[in-house]
Amino acid sequence: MAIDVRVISESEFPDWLRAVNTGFLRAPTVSEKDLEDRRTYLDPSRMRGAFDDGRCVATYRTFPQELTAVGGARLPANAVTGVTVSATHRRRGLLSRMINEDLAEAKERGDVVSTLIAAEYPIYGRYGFGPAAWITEWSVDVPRTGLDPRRSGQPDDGGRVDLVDGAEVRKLGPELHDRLCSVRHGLISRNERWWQVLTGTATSHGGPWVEPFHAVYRDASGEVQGLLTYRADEVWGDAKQPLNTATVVDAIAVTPAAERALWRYVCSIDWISTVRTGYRAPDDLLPFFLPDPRAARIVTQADFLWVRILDTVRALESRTYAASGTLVLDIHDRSSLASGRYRLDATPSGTTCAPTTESPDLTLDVRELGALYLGDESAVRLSALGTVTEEKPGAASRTDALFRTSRRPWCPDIF
Ligand SMILES: CC(=O)SCCNC(=O)CCNC(=O)[C@H](O)C(C)(C)COP(=O)(O)OP(=O)(O)OC[C@H]1O[C@@H](n2cnc3c(N)ncnc32)[C@H](O)[C@@H]1OP(=O)(O)O
Repeated sequence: MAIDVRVISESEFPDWLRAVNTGFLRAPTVSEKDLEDRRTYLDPSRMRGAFDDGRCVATYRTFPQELTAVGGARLPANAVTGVTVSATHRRRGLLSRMINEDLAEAKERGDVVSTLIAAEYPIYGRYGFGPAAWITEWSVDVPRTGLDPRRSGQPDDGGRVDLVDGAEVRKLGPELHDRLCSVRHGLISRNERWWQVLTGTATSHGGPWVEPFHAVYRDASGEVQGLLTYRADEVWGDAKQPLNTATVVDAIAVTPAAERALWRYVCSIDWISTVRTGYRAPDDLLPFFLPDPRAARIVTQADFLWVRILDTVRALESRTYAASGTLVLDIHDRSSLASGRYRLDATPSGTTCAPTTESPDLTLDVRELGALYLGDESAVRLSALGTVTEEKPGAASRTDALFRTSRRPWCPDIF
């Protein structure tokens, strides 16, 4: 019997959720409480499933998101998550059927890009996604930082650090994150539920809830400029030394002073000998807030946010560029959603992008356009790797002069 791929109905939701658990190797059962909770925020009209003889064997879900482009514009994005194919049905084209239908529908709806966090690197390039923002996690060896253990946990710049509760975080967090999105690109929107999960008023489905600590930094005028949430374990060494680790769950700040104060605060808590930073941008300032930056050791460095351009003109016109210039890009896309030859005219007062018949400067797949889009990847590097083609000498350097950004994009949020 042919396998049916379709948007699920409300009554198929329990079976769909069982299939998600199966695909992610979690216990293949679904409790009434789990169902009831997930029904409050999941939208079946954005869930696809593959059904074999009535049983769900593959899952795929999307939700509306905003991606912060270079320069601060918020782009409507089709965020992809919950992708699974049961091991009994893998490599029979089920993911391809679900994703191809969905990306066409997202473009039709007016989404400019599609986004995801890839479980494994080789899965999504074939569908036009490119790795657009990378993350780095550091482990800080606190005794080696050079920070004087006699100093207080307070900054010396007139500002102050205070501990606040979850209710306060739900009040001040969204506005702070919104301000961060206007100064940093690559960030994705956080909805109300995101803040509820951070503060324990909504279930995260990731194990038993442990209340974290929330530290805010207020500048000398009393304005909140940063927020850092962490949990700590309790480990004592044989000689009765405290060897606890503080694990940072979230840290956002809109000024370098706030970043400096919060990182120095978390590295000055008595009993804490290690700080795990959580996912930061690879060019995060953190190591250089410490007298000895080598106390911060990289423990994770990986691709994180993958971007798939759906609407080339809107995507390229929505971001800002580092210089003025003109570029003709010949974009290949086997799904034909973003393909064509486009002329980009970037100026400080605005950018236009339009179809053209002029000869191209650069030929590339939409996957590489996704990787270049947030300014992180280099066209010169991709040309050396043979994944973009310079049709005119110097075209890759000219692309980099326009596209690359002085700070790297950052997306700390898993979805
Ligand atoms: C955004 C997220 O949710 S990320 C989470 C993704 N899910 C997982 O990793 C859970 C475990 N894995 C799975 O459920 C499945 O293996 C999936 C979803 C990754 C792939 O589903 P499938 O239905 O097997 O993929 P499908 O048959 O459509 O494969 C299409 C192509 O991708 C290739 N492919 C699929 N998965 C992988 C992989 N993990 N590694 C390398 N290649 C892969 C296939 O070989 C095939 O190649 P071809 O076109 O050259 O023949």
